[in-house]
Amino acid sequence: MSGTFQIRGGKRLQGEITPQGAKNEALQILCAVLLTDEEVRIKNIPDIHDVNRLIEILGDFGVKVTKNGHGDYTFKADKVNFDYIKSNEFKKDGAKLRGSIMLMGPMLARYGEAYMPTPGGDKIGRRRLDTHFQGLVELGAEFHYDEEEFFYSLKAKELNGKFILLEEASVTGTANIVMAAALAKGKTRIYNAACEPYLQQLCKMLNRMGANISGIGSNLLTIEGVDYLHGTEHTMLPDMVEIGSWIGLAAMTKSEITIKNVNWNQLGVIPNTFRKLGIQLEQSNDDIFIPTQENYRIQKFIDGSILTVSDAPWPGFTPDLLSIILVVATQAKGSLLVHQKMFESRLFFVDKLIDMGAQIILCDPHRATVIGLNQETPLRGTTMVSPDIRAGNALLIAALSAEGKSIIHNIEQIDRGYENIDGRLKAIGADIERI
Ligand SMILES: CC(=O)N[C@H]1[C@@H](OP(=O)(O)OP(=O)(O)OC[C@H]2O[C@@H](n3ccc(=O)[nH]c3=O)[C@H](O)[C@@H]2O)O[C@H](CO)[C@@H](O)[C@@H]1O
Ligand SMILES: C=C(OP(=O)(O)O)C(=O)O
Repeated sequence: MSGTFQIRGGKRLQGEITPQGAKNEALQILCAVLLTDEEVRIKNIPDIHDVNRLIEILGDFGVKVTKNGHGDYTFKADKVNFDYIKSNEFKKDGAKLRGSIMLMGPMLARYGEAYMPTPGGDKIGRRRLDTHFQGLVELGAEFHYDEEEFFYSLKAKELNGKFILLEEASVTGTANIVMAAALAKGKTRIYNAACEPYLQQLCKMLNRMGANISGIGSNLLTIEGVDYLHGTEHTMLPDMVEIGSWIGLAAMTKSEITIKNVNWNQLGVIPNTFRKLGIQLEQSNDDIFIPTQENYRIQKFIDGSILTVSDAPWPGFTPDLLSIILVVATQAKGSLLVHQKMFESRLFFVDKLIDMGAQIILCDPHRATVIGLNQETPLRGTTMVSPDIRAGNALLIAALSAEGKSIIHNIEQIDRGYENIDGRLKAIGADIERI
């Protein structure tokens, strides 16, 4: 466990907050730098643990990494070092985050071999990788898994495009297969592909590098393989999970907050899902303005039944914001069923909210019913441990709304995904210290 926040809650916040560059986009885009020996310049990279670890891995792999300024780097993968990739050091480094798995597709396509320890990331239930490997094997790779070392390897003399029907629309799986197919021979079609904005960004970047990908934004991607990819420049979108989190923060703390430069057109159903919880929010140019609200009332379905918010592959609601929805519902008027379909261990953090006075029934590992307190009884500050990146931020928001002092341990989980979160929250009036 590492790092602790002390929070004195119950204060109203006010001001502007700018979302960081998207974590999950950054992880895809950084892996793509391996696809060319030319320079790739990437801007708006968030300064967070997971991303910094991936940049270190690229450096250790021999990629030349130049920092041009805050969040602005140039990468050049003209020479690489496979000794590192086969070393015990990489077995430890690669296992520290989830996103490292997306190095495999580019490594395989460019060098004919790829290695990876079982990746890390959130402990939120089983997180299988079958989709990744099935896709890469269909393109012609030989797959081996060393069960003692938990080490994956792929080899291919050449990759050949074909029609691939994915078992599930895996985000990182689709990214891996697209990157490999970009340099494969012939045409690949990926059906049931993930199509979220970060994957669209990856495909657009690959096209700027000389790839030939069509169907971007749909669940059928067509990739005509090319022999060579060039350098390019790319700028990360704002992080949609942060944007949703700050909407929730404003509602819970009855604060007036403006979220700057949100790229509204890429937010899908996120704004309307918060509106269904009764939260007012207005689009103003490309900002979101959330006025002070003393209460917010959860809508019901047309037939009068209790509202359900559940996750689904894009354009459905992202699972990474369900913990925020859940925490916001604890102070709404009305009841909500939260149904986390994708992950099986992501709702257990409700115990901590119950300790704080929230009215929640965990129906089973996937579903929780929240009976809102209508801002009549505040949550109570308490001591807690951040279990995962998104639950950690949800607990932080609960603590900022709660009466009294809260302590959150294991904030390394929060720092994995949120840049200088304490500094940015202090700037809008939060009482939060790193102790
Ligand atoms: C580094 C990164 O980008 N991580 C994100 C990525 O993880 P990641 O790419 O690992 O997640 P996947 O999209 O592969 O799948 C997530 C979970 O959903 C299940 N599943 C997926 C697709 C589907 O159609 N049906 C289904 O049940 C999978 O079995 C798995 O348990 O996407 C997840 C789903 O948006 C996000 O929570 C993670 O933050
Ligand atoms: C689950 C997440 O991250 P990771 O896939 O990196 O564990 C997340 O970003 O919410």
